[in-house]
Amino acid sequence: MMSHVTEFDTIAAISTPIGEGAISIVRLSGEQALTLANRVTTGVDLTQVASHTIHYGHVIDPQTKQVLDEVMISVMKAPKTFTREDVVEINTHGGLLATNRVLQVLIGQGARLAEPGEFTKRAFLNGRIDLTQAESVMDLIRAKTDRAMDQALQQLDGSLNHLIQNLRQEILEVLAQVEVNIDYPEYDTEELTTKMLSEKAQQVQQRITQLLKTAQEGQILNQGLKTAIVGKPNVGKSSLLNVLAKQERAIVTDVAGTTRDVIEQFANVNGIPLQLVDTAGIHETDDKVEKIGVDRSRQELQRADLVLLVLDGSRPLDEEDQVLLQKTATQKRIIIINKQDLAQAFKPQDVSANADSVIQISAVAQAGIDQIEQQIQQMFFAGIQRQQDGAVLTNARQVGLLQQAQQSLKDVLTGIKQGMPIDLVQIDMTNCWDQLGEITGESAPDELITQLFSQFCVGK
Ligand SMILES: Nc1nc2c(c(=O)[nH]1)N(C=O)[C@@H](CNc1ccc(C(=O)N[C@@H](CCC(=O)O)C(=O)O)cc1)CN2
Ligand SMILES: Nc1nc2c(ncn2[C@@H]2O[C@H](COP(=O)(O)OP(=O)(O)OP(=O)(O)O)[C@@H](O)[C@H]2O)c(=O)[nH]1
Ligand SMILES: [Mg+2]
Repeated sequence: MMSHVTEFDTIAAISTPIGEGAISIVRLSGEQALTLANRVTTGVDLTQVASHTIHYGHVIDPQTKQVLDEVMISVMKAPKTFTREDVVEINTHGGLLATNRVLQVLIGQGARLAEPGEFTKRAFLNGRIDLTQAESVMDLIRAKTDRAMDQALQQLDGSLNHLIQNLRQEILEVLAQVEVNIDYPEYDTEELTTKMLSEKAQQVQQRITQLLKTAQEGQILNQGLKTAIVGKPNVGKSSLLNVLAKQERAIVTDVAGTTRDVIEQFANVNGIPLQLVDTAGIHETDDKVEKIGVDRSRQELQRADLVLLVLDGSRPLDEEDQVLLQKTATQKRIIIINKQDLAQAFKPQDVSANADSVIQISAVAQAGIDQIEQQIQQMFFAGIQRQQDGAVLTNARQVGLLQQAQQSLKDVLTGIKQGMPIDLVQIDMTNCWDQLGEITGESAPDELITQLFSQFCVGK
């Protein structure tokens, strides 16, 4: 891998948000980073300064000699840098124009505009981080709760990487031993070999099973829980959204059919990120606009990880409530009886035999809200044992590959049971090793790598 480094262009990008700010950073990485920066700056000779030092100077247009900005320049020499290449960071005055000018003269001198995520991609290709750590860099940026942030930091620290590396190492050792036994069948080693293989397969299987248990919680923290608030018109869906989000996001009125479009709002519930979706009241209507809203509500209902079905406790249950109760029966849901501050027209038992899934609240009095929060916590985060080393699966890619690895181990064990020749069993074990390697990126196809980094921010 390291031999590729010299072939890389020197890349440049603005690494801070585009817009007005106090200071912006233009980042350069590659073999030419220092000489390129030297050509467009006055002050010290950057190739001569010590690594990890910062210097005052001006950026000038080499052609017109015009001063473009007054800057601070950080010099970080390979290999102890973010990309493991020479890195120069030019701290400009935060205006969009000043920053763009600096980027433009660097491009003019032969730097190439970095692709999204290309700095991090280089950190990966040059072996500083693995694919799970690269993924966590993006997760860090997007984290919306402290818990999500902590989880990403742990993965950035290599928790998942190390666990997978260990499993791969153990598999590799067994495969090597199998080879030896096949090449030197001095004794009756066949039995010994199968015993060794099956023991290792079972061990790894157990550890993968443990790891897979972290997937639900890990993915919810990472990606948020898509939570649809549904119910017939005027039951208090928008009021509930506002209470959960702790802000007046959706319009609330006593007119049935107030919410017509889908309203999305983030809420932090005990550190669990919820992507709340408030919808138009679902019912039969002839109103053209409302009808579209109701159709959208039905779609959101389908897509939700969690459904909050809201009922109005002050009015008798009707046909529309019953239809929704049935429609959502197979989904993960919490039934919410709202308007407890008014006289009640029915009891929780009338709605569901399972009293646990029914919560009584008053959105206006803000009563019972913590019960909803606790219920969500229980439904999605109960009884999950964190791995000792904090390794957690955080996305569908990781989960999918681990499931494949688990299947390969199953094949190993069935193969042994059915008396399959050792070299065939070996193939299944090797498959498992490869699938684990795809998680960390050691055996990942190029297209996957390209696709993964393309989702990153420019300048990261
Ligand atoms: N100005 C600036 N701030 C930044 C970054 C950056 O690139 N530039 N980072 C970018 O995301 C983050 C910091 N992440 C970094 C991770 C590793 C290394 C690095 O140089 N690692 C080397 C040497 C470590 C050491 O000196 O001990 C290594 O691991 O070999 C640098 C930054 C957040 N803040
Ligand atoms: N008494 C009482 N009124 C409530 C409560 N929650 C909401 N309301 C009232 O019920 C009416 C409808 O509330 P919304 O939150 O707009 O209801 P919705 O379900 O979003 O309605 P649509 O968007 O029309 O489907 C408003 O007048 C609210 O003030 C509650 O807990 N108690
Ligand atoms: Mg509404």
